[in-house]
Amino acid sequence: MDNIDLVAHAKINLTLDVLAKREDGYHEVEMIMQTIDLHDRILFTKIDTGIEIVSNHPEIPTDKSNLIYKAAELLFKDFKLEGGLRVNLDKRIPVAAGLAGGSSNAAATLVAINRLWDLRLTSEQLAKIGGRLGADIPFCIKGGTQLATGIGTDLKKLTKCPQLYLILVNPPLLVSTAKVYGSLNLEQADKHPSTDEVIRALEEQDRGFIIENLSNLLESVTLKIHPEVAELKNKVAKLSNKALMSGSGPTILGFVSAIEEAESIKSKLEKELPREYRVVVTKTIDQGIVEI
Ligand SMILES: C[C@@](CO)(OP(=O)(O)O)[C@H](O)COP(=O)(O)OP(=O)(O)OC[C@H]1O[C@@H](n2ccc(N)nc2=O)[C@H](O)[C@@H]1O
Ligand SMILES: Nc1ncnc2c1ncn2[C@@H]1O[C@H](COP(=O)(O)OP(=O)(O)O)[C@@H](O)[C@H]1O
Repeated sequence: MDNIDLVAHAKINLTLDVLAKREDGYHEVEMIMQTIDLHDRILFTKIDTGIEIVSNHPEIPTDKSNLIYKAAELLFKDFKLEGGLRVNLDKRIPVAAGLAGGSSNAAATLVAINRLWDLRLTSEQLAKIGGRLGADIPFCIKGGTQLATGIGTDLKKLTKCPQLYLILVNPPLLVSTAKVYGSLNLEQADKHPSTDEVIRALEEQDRGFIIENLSNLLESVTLKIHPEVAELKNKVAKLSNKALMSGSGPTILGFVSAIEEAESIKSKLEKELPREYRVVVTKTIDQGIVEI
C-alpha cells in the first residue's frame, strides 16, 4: 500500500465548560464534542525520504510548523520509520476558527502513517500519541459524540447525537486559542453549561432540549475581544433556533430544523455579510477520520 486518501472532519462543541486553571497554564475542561460533515481531504503518499506538504490554502504553513508535519515527525521518530511522506491537502475547513481544522489534519496523519507503515496501533494508542501534540487531536481521531475532560484529551463516548442541521459562519478573523483561554476570568465567568442534563438529553434523543441548552463558556471572552463576532451572533440568533460560538471562536453556528431552512438562511446571510465571511451548511455526523 503506497497511498491513502482520507477525509478529516471538523468538530464543534455542543457544550464547553472550563472548571479550573491548572499550574501549567492549561485549563480543566468539560465539553461535549461533536464531529460535523465539513471536512478537508488529504492524500498521503509514501516517498523515499522527507516530509513534503502541498496545500491549496495560501495561509497554512507547509514547513515544520504545520500540524501534519509535527504529527508525521512524531511517529517517524517514535517508531524509527524508514522512507518519507508526501501530503496533498485540500483545505476546506476555515483556519483558526474553533473548528479543529489543524487538529483533524494531524489526526488523519497519525491514522494514515499507522496504515501505510502497518504499525497496527489501536485508536486508543493513536489518540494518546495525538494528545502530546494538541488537546483536540484525540477527539479528532475518535470522532462522533464524546465527553472530553481533563485538558480535553480524556474521552468518553456518548450516545450518538440526533442529526442536527446547522449553518456555520466564519468571519475573516484569526482567533488564538491560547489568548482566549488566557483572557478567561473564571470568577466572573458566565453561567456554566448544563453538561449532565445535555448528556441525559442525548440518551433520550431529545433534540429540542439539546439545542436549547447548547452553551460555551469561552463565548463571552471572544465576544468581548471581538465585538463584530457578538454582532454576528445576534444576527444568526435572529435567523435560527439557536446561535452558538464554536470552541474558542470566532465561528458562529446557527442551528435549524431542516436542511432547506439552512440553505435559505445561507443565501440571506451571503447577501447581507461582506464577501470575506464564509457561510457553510453542514450537519452532525458520527465519524472523525474516514478513508475514501
Ligand atoms: C477551545 C478548544 C475546544 O475544543 O478548541 P479550538 O477552539 O481551539 O478548536 C480546545 O480546548 C483547544 O484545543 P487545541 O486547539 O487543540 O489546544 P492546544 O493546541 O493543545 O493548546 C493551545 C493553547 O490553548 C490553551 N489551552 C488549551 C486547552 C486547554 N484545556 N486549556 C488551555 O488553556 C493553552 O494556552 C494552550 O497553549
Ligand atoms: N494543517 C493545518 N491546518 C490548519 N491550520 C494549521 C495546520 N497546521 C498548522 N496550522 C496552524 O494552526 C493554527 C490553528 O489552526 P486550526 O486548527 O484551524 O484552529 P482551531 O484550533 O481554532 O480549530 C493556525 O494558526 C494555523 O496556521
